[in-house]
Amino acid sequence: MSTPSARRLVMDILRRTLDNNQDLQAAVDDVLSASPATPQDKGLATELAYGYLRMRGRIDFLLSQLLKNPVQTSPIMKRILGVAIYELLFLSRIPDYATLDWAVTLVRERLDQTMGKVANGVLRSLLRLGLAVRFEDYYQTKTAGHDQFLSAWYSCPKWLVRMWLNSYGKERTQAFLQATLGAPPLGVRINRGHARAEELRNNLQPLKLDSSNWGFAVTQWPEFLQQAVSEGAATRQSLAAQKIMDFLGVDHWPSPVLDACAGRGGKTYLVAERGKSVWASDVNVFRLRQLKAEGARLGFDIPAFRAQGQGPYPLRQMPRTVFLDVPCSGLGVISRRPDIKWKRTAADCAGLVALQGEILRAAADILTSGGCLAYVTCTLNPEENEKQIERFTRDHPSFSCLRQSTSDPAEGLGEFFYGAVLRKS
Ligand SMILES: C[S@@+](CC[C@H](N)C(=O)[O-])C[C@H]1O[C@@H](n2cnc3c(N)ncnc32)[C@H](O)[C@@H]1O
Repeated sequence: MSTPSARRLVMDILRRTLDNNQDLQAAVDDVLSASPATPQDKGLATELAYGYLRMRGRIDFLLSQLLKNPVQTSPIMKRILGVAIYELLFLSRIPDYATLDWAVTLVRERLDQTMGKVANGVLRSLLRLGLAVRFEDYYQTKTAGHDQFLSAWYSCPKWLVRMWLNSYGKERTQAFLQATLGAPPLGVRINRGHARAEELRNNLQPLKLDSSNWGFAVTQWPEFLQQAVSEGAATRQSLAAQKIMDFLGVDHWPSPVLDACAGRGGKTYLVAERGKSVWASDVNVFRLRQLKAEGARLGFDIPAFRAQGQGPYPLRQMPRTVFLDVPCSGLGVISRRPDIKWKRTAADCAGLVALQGEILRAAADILTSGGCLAYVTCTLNPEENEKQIERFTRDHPSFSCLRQSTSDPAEGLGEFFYGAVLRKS
């Protein structure tokens, strides 16, 4: 039997994202848009790519138990077996024999007959383990120590498990790890100035999991929401991201606001929708172009210019608020971007800490007395969060931190942001 289209697509997506370092969603978009596959196959390929990357740590642990020589097994063999194991354990609608069939065929095609037989043996051994491998107990008895157990069961690299345990303690770490395993709820922000805003808010009530004023987390994305987005009445944005902006008191920020890491403008237009005069800058011109297109959709025309966050800023008038949604390690949004946990390293985090420090210093220079500095990351790493702000206020005694917080796992939004707001005396 030939390998079904969805599995070829998923192998291509995984090659791009894991071997070529492309962002997962961009890899999915590129591969699917170039493929004539059916919508069902494209849906399955997306589900397999996200699902496999979420569970890859647990799957690799199982492979380490099932393969005779896991270290010397080729990466492509492990990847094919990994996706097949994901299907066997997590997708009940695909019969086991169909999974074994495509996986063995693909291993034979990419490697050889002998490896095809090995693949067949490994998958059959997994099936013989039965239900046990679906439960925590199996991993608890097969691993040495709590870190290793957490790493296997929650499918997370050991360095990250250790960093979180040292920084956040057992209970919070477990809550963060649990959140990485599922897809986060969809988020929507209503454009409160839009003529249909009130109607949209009423229509969203029955779908809501949680809400904050004009922000919603929803269980589904019906046609009327798609329509609202195309009419500029709504924007896709996680509720966790909107809540951190409320926590930072965005409604009270003095204008003009410079959003100095504006990217595609996700948060820039949240600020604009709150009635603030806002300017956008970013180092990436391509993102700024997308930001301008977003403005056209939402009915805003805000000044946008390229600038390095480390300065200098090409400004004639000074902002009264600088908003920094800084480049960060993204460890708070693993549920949405599961590729991150397999790509990030402790060394990347250290580089980002240094860059964020420089961006903060340049922001401090352009703020005058009474100015407001708002800092956000989507990561769970104290060096980029609390310790970054601690170092900054120590080096800049004219700034005091008014409040700081990290999203609470108990809210169930699956994504975690850190935010701090500071005032210059
Ligand atoms: C977390 S993203 C911002 C997301 C955006 N605020 C939003 O809500 O859609 C960080 C942004 O920082 C930008 N960036 C990275 N390095 C930078 C630098 N040295 N100076 C300014 N911006 C930088 C990236 O291009 C990216 O758009």
